[in-house]
Parts: sequence; C-alpha cells; structure tokens
Amino acid sequence: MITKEDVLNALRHVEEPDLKKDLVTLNMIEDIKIDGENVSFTVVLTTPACPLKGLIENACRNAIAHFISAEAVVEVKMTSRVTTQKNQPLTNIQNIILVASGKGGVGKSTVSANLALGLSKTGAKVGLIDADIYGPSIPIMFGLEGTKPFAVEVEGKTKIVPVEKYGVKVLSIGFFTDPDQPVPWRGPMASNAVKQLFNDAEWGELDYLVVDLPPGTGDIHITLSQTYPVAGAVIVTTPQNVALADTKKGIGMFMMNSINVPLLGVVENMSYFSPAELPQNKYYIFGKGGGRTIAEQFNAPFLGEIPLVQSISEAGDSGEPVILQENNPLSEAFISVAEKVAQQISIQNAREVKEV
Ligand SMILES: Nc1ncnc2c1ncn2[C@@H]1O[C@H](COP(=O)(O)OP(=O)(O)OP(=O)(O)O)[C@@H](O)[C@H]1O
Repeated sequence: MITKEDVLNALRHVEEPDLKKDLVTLNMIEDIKIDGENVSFTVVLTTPACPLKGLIENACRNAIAHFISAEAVVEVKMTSRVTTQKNQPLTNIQNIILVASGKGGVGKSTVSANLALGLSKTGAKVGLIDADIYGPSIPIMFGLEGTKPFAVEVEGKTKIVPVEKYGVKVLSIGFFTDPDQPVPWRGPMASNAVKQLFNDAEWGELDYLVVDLPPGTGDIHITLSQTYPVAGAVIVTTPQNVALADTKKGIGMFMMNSINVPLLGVVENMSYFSPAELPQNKYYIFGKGGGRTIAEQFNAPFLGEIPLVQSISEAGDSGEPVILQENNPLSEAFISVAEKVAQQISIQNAREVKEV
C-alpha cells in the first residue's frame, strides 16, 4: 500500500533546479491523495511563469516510478504562489521590478509593456507603472491615450483606480498630464508624483509591479529604490558602444551601497535587424553581443536578444504590444524574457528568506 510518507520520501529526491533544494524541504508539495495505485499531488511553484515547469513535473513522475512503483498512476497538478520580497511595506504588492536604461530610446518602454504582459500571460497578477516623466509612452502602447483613471474612496482616503487593459493594471504619469504641454518637472516634484502612483492607487493584490523608469540615472530612480524594497532591476540596452557606456553607468547606480538594488538581468534590444520580407536574415547593424558581454561583466543574467523589427514598432504605435500576437517568434522572445525575470525573482526571494 502506498502512503503519503512514501510519496514525500520519493519527492525528496526531486531538486528545484534554481533553488537547489528538494521540493519537500521547500514546502512545494501539497494535497497528496492516494487511492490504490493512483497517486495525485500538487506542486506549488514560486511563479506561474516558471520556465522549468515541464522539467519539474517529469522529475516528479520519474521519482514516483523509481522510488515507489512503476505501476503507479500519477497525476501532478502544477500551481503557483509567487514568493515575496522580505520587508515589503506595500503588503498587497509582492515584487516591484524596475525597468531602466542608461540611454533614452533604446526600447525600455517596449520591454516594460511586453514584460508586464508576458508575466500576466502566464497567470500572474501584474501592474505596470509608467514613471517616465519625460516621455510617458505606455498610454500609446496600451491604446489608452486620453484615458483618465477614476478615483474611489477607500477607508476615508481617495485612491486612483489603475486602468485595466489586456489583463494588466496600468497607471501612467501621462494620464495626469497634457500630452501637448511640456511639464518642467523639478526633481522632488517628479519623485512625489511617481510615489503617488504607488501609494495613492488601489492596486489590489499584485504578484509583480513593473515600473518603466525615465532613461538615465536620476531622482526618481534613487527615490523609488530607497523608498520601496525593490525585487530588482531589468536593464535594457542596445548593442552600440555609446549605449553600452551609459548602460554601465546605469547598472553602477543600482549597485551603489546607498541604493543596492539587485540586477535581475540585461535585455539587449534591437540586437539585429530583420526585414519583414526576409525574416531569416539577421543584420547586426549596431554590433554584436554587447548586451551579453555587459551582463557577464556585472555577473548578471543575460535575459535575451530582441531584434529590430518593424512589427514591434507598429504594434507599439497601434496600442497592441507585439506579445499579444499568437505564434509570433517575437512574442516568444518576450515571453522568454518574462520567464527569466520571474525565475530570477524566485531565486532572489529564496536567497533572502535564507538570509533572514
Ligand atoms: N525591437 C524593436 N524593433 C522595432 N522598433 C522598436 C523596437 N524596440 C523599440 N522600438 C521602437 O523604438 C521607439 C522607442 O522605443 P521605446 O519608447 O520603447 O524606448 P524607450 O527607451 O522607452 O524611450 P524613452 O527614452 O523615450 O523612454 C518606439 O517607437 C518603439 O516602438
């Protein structure tokens, strides 16, 4: 007769590849049911975006077959509970992800939009803050130009309600400014406006809150990093030397002692040009491999290459980010970036728990 103990003992042989501990020690096994030869249980992953889902499921099946019985009929249910950063004061927001770049125009907003949607596609609850005070482009990318969010009263306080589009809750500094009027932001004024998007909004429960920062290094970066415990920063760069030089400065800022934000990794955007009529051709017009080299220099994960393709810019301009297109290799490239970011956060959170 198979017992729950047998199942747990077998699953002690399955290691979570990123967290380097077995699934039982990590409390990832729940709801074990046994009926004769039928065994079922749930594996609780640390993110729905887990790229190792299939691998872990197979390892569980093999462990039951090997350590209990090859005759057992195994049902593995996969679910997830996103782990949280320690000391997170915004109790309903589990992980804040900053998306930054050394230079402007490298595709930071494009990556932010597709990253938020990629995380949401895998089943996570996701919010997106557009904190790019110099050129908020998220309203255009989400087809939300001219949108004015509602306000609600929550426990006697007025709160802004983020606008929900494609399953992601969005707030942009652009919802509160006139697109035709320049706003001469003073440093503290800009930081306070961005902080309001965090504190004075009714976000509800979020697994991930992606923040599209202004380009470069400035007040907003410092204020946010020092006010909220940020899960980490995703750095977007293009492969040219001029972009890479500024990228190093951007990364350097997050690594300063007073800021100390973990690097979740580097995304190289506009890695090569592929014409629509010859999609298999790759032209490395800005040089090759710069993003990967920078990631290696800072000992950070390389999260992927995104080509320069007309449809990415068209999708952004038309308010439907490219990741929404099914069976498009570009969508897959962005989903892979989202999975790797979620994976890095899980690793980071597991490390923090150990250190507490
Ligand atoms: N991989 C790509 N292929 C084609 N066009 C792209 C790609 N990435 C970004 N773009 C286009 O380049 C322009 C700039 O991109 P985006 O607004 O994302 O950059 P940014 O770094 O956020 O800029 P800013 O400095 O203004 O904040 C947009 O028109 C966008 O659609």
